[in-house]
Amino acid sequence: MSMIKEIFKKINMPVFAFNQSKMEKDTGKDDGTFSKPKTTFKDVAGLDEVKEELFELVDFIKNPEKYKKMGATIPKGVLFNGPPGTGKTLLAASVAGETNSAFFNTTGSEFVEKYVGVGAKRVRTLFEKARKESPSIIFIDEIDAIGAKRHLESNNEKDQTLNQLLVEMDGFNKDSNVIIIGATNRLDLLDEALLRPGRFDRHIYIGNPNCYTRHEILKVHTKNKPLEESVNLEELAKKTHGLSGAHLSNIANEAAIMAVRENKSTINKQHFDDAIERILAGLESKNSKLVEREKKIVSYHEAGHALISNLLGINPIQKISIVPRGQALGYVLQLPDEDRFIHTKEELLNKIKILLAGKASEELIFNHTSTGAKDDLKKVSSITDQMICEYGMSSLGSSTIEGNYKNLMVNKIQNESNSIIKECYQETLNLLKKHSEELHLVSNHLFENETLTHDELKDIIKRVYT
Ligand SMILES: Nc1ncnc2c1ncn2[C@@H]1O[C@H](COP(=O)(O)OP(=O)(O)OP(=O)(O)O)[C@@H](O)[C@H]1O
Ligand SMILES: [Zn+2]
Repeated sequence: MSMIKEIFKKINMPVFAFNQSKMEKDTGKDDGTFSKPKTTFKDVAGLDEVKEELFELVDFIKNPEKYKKMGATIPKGVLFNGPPGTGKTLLAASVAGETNSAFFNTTGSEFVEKYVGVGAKRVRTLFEKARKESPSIIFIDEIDAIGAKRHLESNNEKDQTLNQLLVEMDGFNKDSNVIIIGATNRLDLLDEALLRPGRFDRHIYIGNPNCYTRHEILKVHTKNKPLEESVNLEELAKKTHGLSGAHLSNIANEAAIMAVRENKSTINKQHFDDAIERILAGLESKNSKLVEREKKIVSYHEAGHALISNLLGINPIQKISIVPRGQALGYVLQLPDEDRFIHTKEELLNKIKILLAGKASEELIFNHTSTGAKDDLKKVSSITDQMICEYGMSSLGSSTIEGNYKNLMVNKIQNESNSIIKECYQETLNLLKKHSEELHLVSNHLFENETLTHDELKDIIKRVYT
């Protein structure tokens, strides 16, 4: 190595900054490394139905001729879907172990690169290598990193990488005997193209283990550990509700470390109990403070919607909830009082106030607003747009504004919209201030019980006035 290169290396600078292939090596792990795992299905505890499904895949890989003779197509892609730490990697490795295949263990993010074409090239290299070593299993953990829906944001590099993956999956030589296993806990994010027949058309859900499976997992992870008789794995399984296989494996390891620390020759019940406590405490301290605060904010947000809706007397509330559902952290269920298509200006303004009340309530109590009001604000904009451009309910006059004319007027429309929203927001804020006692009560009820019905809301409000 030349002196210059040596110096550059020491100060950690890329020497050939303009040479792409060199950069590639510097930024990613060596593509195309593989292993021949010794792991088999015996190492995976529980998950019997999953293993049964995978047995077929194993048979495909071991006896491709048998299936080809029957004209059956060999599956190319299997998708594992489920929360982290539930054994997805372990299962993929054991499929490789069962079939003595080359195991290419990768993560979606390894293919995500700044430079256009680099990710795609990596995919191509990986598949080339896998074909050469076949039978092979390519495992791509967190496949959503490359496989997310393409229309969300146009990203040239990402699109090219995903396209390359699709091309490789389609172009599999029928004789190549390469299976690709993807894993994700966000199936909803994946581009439909990936899920089409002939690609990842088999989906296997792998959830957190139940009590029986937790027992089995604990057995696997204590197999080579000297346990005292006081240790009852079945009891430990009962105590670890909600934990994943990865957590249980950690607990077994942690217990062993504690025994070593105490110079004991065996692991006892106390070691396990302490280990469980440690893992559980770690989970709680990581989440509970944040969750608590978030829950408080959502409570005030939803209480604001509910209270203003009640005060303005339109659309009676059916139920409010702060139990997250889908993307929404909380929601208010409203019954439309009648099916009507005609709204007066006043009604539309009231609707806007109800929508703004979530944000206003947050501002009133916490002096700032969260991102939770995004959807509300979108709806508000669409109402003001209709009021101004379709119903002529603004100072811009009573003619409809559309097409080219609308483009020309865009600034004026924006100003008008802003002033409607500003006025509504101020009124909502004032109303909430005036009724802050109810706001606190409704919010507290939500925080404690997580839901609130129409009758309960009425009761709370009545209490304030009697
Ligand atoms: N069913 C199981 N049987 C035995 N061990 C398990 C099981 N599930 C999880 N484990 C243990 O948890 C560890 C982590 O599991 P693994 O890496 O396979 O999870 P994963 O689902 O791939 O998680 P991630 O999505 O976070 O990568 C494994 O190495 C293993 O020790
Ligand atoms: Zn809201």
